[in-house]
Amino acid sequence: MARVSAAALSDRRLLPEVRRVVVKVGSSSLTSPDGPLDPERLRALVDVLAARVNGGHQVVLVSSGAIATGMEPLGLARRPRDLATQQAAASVGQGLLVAHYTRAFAAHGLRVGQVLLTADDTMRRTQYRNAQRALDRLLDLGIVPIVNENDTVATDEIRFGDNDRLAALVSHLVHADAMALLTDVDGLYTGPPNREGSRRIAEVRGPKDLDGIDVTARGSGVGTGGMVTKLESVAIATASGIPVVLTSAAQVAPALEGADVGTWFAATGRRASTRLLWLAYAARTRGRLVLDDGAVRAVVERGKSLLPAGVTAVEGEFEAGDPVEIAGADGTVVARGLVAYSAQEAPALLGRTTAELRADLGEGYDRELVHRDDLVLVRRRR
Ligand SMILES: Nc1ncnc2c1ncn2[C@@H]1O[C@H](COP(=O)(O)OP(=O)(O)O)[C@@H](O)[C@H]1O
Ligand SMILES: N[C@@H](CCC(=O)OP(=O)(O)O)C(=O)O
Repeated sequence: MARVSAAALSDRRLLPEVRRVVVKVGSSSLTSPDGPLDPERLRALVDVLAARVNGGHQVVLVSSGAIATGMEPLGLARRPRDLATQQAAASVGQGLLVAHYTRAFAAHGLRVGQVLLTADDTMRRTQYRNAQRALDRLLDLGIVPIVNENDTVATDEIRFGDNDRLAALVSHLVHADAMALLTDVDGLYTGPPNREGSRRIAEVRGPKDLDGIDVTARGSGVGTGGMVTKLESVAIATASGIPVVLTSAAQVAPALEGADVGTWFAATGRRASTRLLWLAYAARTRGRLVLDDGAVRAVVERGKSLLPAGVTAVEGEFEAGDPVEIAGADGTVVARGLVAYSAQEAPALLGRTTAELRADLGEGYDRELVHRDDLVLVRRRR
């Protein structure tokens, strides 16, 4: 079978050739309109994915639906809103969901492995190699990993809540050639899909193509993020060199065959370091550095390290090495970085030049507040 590397995947028609694809399916694509899991829809999806795996390809399935599946056994008519009940529903539903997948893939002679992850597991240096090793081994063994967020241990502060961004991080983790986001609409529309005049966008080559697109309409009752988190997921994946196809679960077969269905998002960047990805998308910041206008320009436009001279205020409690937000005078966050000094040390350095610091405090205090290598720019939201 011909193989195409991710770098060559500039054209969706090559999708049938690539080796490793991450497929994310949302709750709304697995449930009937009033909530409970619809085993027929799950089976239809598995039929397509199993055919791809049996054809010699690798598929990592990121599946939502644990909470939706747990609703019926718990007698819940609506998706719970509080974290504890969501965790209880996920705990009950996840086992049932994986049991359905196990049966459906077994009908094609395939085995599945459950993988529950938190955002930190996909990026924190100490944890991600472990997850990477396990996923690689499962794939080498011909097993289909079924990934979900570890809802019962992820606290409100650190959990994603939606699986869209988790899928992008998993795609990065496993070096996927492409990602497919499956939902209940057949692609990205120019506005709410049911509004008259909204039309499907067939291809997005870069962020500029998203100008004027309205994604504010709420999604289904069982899903979480709507289109907003899907576009965030797309931004993470494409910026790391992974193209994305977004479509409905019903169209997964033509989408993976590279047909003109859904929306194709071309890769815009190259694989980034996992550490910087963690800093940009998952790390919890411990404080904030406020910059004058000159420093904002130096960091954002000229790619410089952040020196104490351009910082006007320090907020929060952090140790040296912690993630912090980097904001302009008007409060707009422009970057995130790993700060080189603690919240105790930093205020004494502010507004002072490197030469002054060296003269007054000695060698060691003349270094950057945030080194360029420890800094990621935050994309402006449209
Ligand atoms: N511009 C848009 N194009 C397509 N869908 C949109 C747009 N804006 C909002 N949406 C909504 O996003 C929803 C999909 O998100 P969601 O319900 O969270 O699905 P999932 O459970 O698959 O994650 C669609 O049902 C759709 O109504
Ligand atoms: N981990 C959760 C995912 C939450 C959710 O609904 O996500 P999604 O349907 O992808 O917007 C679950 O399995 O229920």
